[in-house]
Amino acid sequence: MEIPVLTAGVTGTKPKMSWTRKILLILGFLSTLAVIALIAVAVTQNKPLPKNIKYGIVLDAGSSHTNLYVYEWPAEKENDTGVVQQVEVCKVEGPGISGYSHATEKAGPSLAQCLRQAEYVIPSKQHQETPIYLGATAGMRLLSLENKNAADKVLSSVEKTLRSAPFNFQGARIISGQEEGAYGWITINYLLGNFKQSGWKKLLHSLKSISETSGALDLGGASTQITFVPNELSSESPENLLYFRLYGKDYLVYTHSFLCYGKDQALQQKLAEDLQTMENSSLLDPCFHQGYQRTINISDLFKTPCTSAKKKQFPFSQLYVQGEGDYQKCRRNVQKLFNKTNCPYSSCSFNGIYLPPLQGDFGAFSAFYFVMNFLNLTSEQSPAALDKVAATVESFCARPWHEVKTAYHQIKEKYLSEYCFSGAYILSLLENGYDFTENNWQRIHFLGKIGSSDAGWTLGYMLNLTNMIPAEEPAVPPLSYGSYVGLMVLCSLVLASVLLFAWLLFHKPKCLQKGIV
Ligand SMILES: Nc1ccn([C@@H]2O[C@H](COP(=O)(O)OP(=O)(O)OP(=O)(O)O)[C@@H](O)[C@H]2O)c(=O)n1
Ligand SMILES: [Ca+2]
Repeated sequence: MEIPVLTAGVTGTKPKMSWTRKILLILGFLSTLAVIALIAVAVTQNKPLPKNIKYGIVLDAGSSHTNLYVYEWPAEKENDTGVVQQVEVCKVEGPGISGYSHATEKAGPSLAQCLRQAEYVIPSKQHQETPIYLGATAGMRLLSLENKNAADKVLSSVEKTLRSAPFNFQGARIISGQEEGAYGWITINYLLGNFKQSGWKKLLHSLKSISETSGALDLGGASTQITFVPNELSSESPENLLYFRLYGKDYLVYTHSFLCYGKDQALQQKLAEDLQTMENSSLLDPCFHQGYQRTINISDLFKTPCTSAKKKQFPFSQLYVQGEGDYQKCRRNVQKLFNKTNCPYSSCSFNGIYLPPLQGDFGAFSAFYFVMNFLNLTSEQSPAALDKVAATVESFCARPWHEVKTAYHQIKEKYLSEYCFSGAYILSLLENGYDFTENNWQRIHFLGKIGSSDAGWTLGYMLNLTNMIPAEEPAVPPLSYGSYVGLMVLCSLVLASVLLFAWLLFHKPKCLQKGIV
């Protein structure tokens, strides 16, 4: 007698399910459980392990001050681009290390407080493995020109202090202007993610066969750098060209560092020039605000190698500067610092230095940023046109000093009193020196930070010295390990279920056949 499989439709009786279905349901349920279990195992197994963080320290010993930077990155990703970030910056109290030329033994101890701060930020068990570097820039370049012995003593003092810190001392040296320019360029392009493109960006760039990088403009106290990838290759001035292979791409980079054209040395140069035609010790200076006064020792003015050629006998030992607050006059005055008369190349910036035609966007940092930021001219949303920038500097210069001092009482007087000169100097350097015009002015982006990291040469310096930028693009598997395991599990399960289902469908085992049970 055949047992009815289903009694559906018979009112009053509950529909009965066949054994085949029940077993299939149970199997389905068990497979679902198995899938959930496997996924859970895959997820837990591949849960990211606690991050293994590495640290590095770089001290930027600039002409006006020293900054200590602490960087961190995940150990397992150190060759990826954009993973290193700044976690701490400590401003060293007092002058830059070149300011200790008369008390060289005090240069090192001046760094102690910032070193203690780094000890606090970096877990102590990692102190010993953390590399620490110090790079000195234009202030020390000038000191070693002026007094090599004093410069060596300053560096020894600094080295002694750094060696006594619990970190892994890697060197304290004066970096060249070329290095300063190149590392600044590496820093900003690394932080902007320009070296390695992913996804559609990579495709787009490979179609256009270009790899856009951003130029770098750095303005310090004693020197200034311009660095960018020019459009056409030229070997006119090989000392200005650098070759890099980064993440599998070649870059031919133009760079030049102008010693004595940082904003402090430029002011010294300007004053030394003004002095040449003065009959008495009083100078009416259009680059300072009306009502501003400053007394300068003439001997101090001519100490630096940037002005020493203009040194002569003056019938007075002090210079009394009185502000006039006239931007147009100041611009004409500052313009004299850029000698455009002779150029032995197809094109020059100034003082007979080769400059290829400007190309692409530029990131302008350090004093370019400090000054433009003070003048509220750094907005990326609505970048000001060149004429608006000039008008802003002009009206700032025209404000009397007592008014400026009251309005910005929180700003250091040394900085505040020089923003008028600095604004005029920056415009003159960019317009007269490098030939930026109203057409490409807006391609200059004034940047203080990119993400959490300061724009400057230090990050590029560390990336280079720790070999964190590979020449070739690291071969990265398309899937992460976790996704790979997950996908494998999922595919196996789908395959197993399909096979099981097919087997059940076509091979109906006897035990599942109707009526046998
Ligand atoms: N908020 C600030 C900070 C700094 N400055 C000035 O900006 C100039 C450059 O500062 P910086 O880039 O720190 O120069 P250094 O690195 O010290 O100099 P260099 O790179 O030439 O060695 C200095 O004149 C400093 O007085 C400023 O006007 N406003
Ligand atoms: Ca600097």
